[in-house]
Amino acid sequence: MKETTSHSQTTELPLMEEFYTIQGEGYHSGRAAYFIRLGGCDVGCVWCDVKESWDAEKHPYTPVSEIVENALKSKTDFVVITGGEPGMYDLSTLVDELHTHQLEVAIETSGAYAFSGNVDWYCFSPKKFKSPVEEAYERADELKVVINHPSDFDWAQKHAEKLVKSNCKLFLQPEWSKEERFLPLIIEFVKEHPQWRVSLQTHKYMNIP
Ligand SMILES: C[S@@+](CC[C@H](N)C(=O)[O-])C[C@H]1O[C@@H](n2cnc3c(N)ncnc32)[C@H](O)[C@@H]1O
Ligand SMILES: Nc1nc2[nH]cc(C(=O)O)c2c(=O)[nH]1
Ligand code: SF4
Ligand SMILES: [Mg+2]
Repeated sequence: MKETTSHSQTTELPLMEEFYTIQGEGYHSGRAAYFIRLGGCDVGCVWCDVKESWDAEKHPYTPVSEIVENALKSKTDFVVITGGEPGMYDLSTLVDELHTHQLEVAIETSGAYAFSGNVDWYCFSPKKFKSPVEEAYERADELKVVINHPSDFDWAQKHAEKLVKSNCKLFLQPEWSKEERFLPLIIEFVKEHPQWRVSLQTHKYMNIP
C-alpha cells in the first residue's frame, strides 16, 4: 500500500503545502516548526480539518531534494511531516536528507500504515475510521486522541494501554467544532487522570497556519 514504492521510490512525494509556523498541538506546541504537508489519505475522518489533502493526485509530485532545500530556508531546526496521511509513503529518503542537515524530524500520523523513516518524534493520533497498525503503538512518542464523543475517553485509554514506550506523552484534543462541549470534559478528565494532558489546536486561535 506504500504508493511511492511504485512511484520512483521516494525521490518524489505529493506535496500539498509547506509552511513555516508554530507547532500548534501536543508536546511540541509553541515551537517554531517547518511543516511539510503531503497529499493523500484514505482514513476518512468525518471531522478532518484538511479534507483537501485526501486526493494525492491533486498535489504535485515534488522532488525530495526540493522539499529539503525549502525547509532549510527557515530558521528552525524542527520539521513536522504531516498530511494527509504521511504514513502512506516511504519517508526514509526525506527523513535521511533532513537529518543530513541536522534537522529534527517529527511526524503526525494516524498510525494506519507502517512506514519507513527514522523520525525523531512520532505523534500517533489513532482513528476509528481505519485501525492503526501494531507498529504505531511501538513507535509512539506522543499519543494524541481527538475527543469527538463522550465514549472517546474510554477509547483513548484503551489505546494508551497498548503503548510500548513507558514515557510516551498522552494528550486529549477536542474536535475543533465541538470544543465548547468537550473541553470542559477534557479538563475534568485530566484532573482525574493527571498522566493525560490537554492539547488545543493553538494555531487556530493565533490565526496562523
Ligand atoms: C490533519 S491530521 C494529518 C496527520 C494524520 N493524518 C493524522 O490524522 O494524524 C493532523 C492532526 O490534526 C488532528 N485533527 C484533524 N482534524 C481535527 C479536528 N477537526 N479537530 C481536532 N483535531 C483534528 C488529527 O487528529 C491529527 O492529530
Ligand atoms: N500550526 C500547526 N500545528 C499543527 N500541528 C499539527 C498540524 C497538522 O495539521 O498536522 C498542524 C497545523 O496544521 N498547523
Ligand atoms: S487520518 Fe488525518 S488527514 Fe486523514 S482524514 Fe483523518 S485527520 Fe484527516
Ligand atoms: Mg492541522
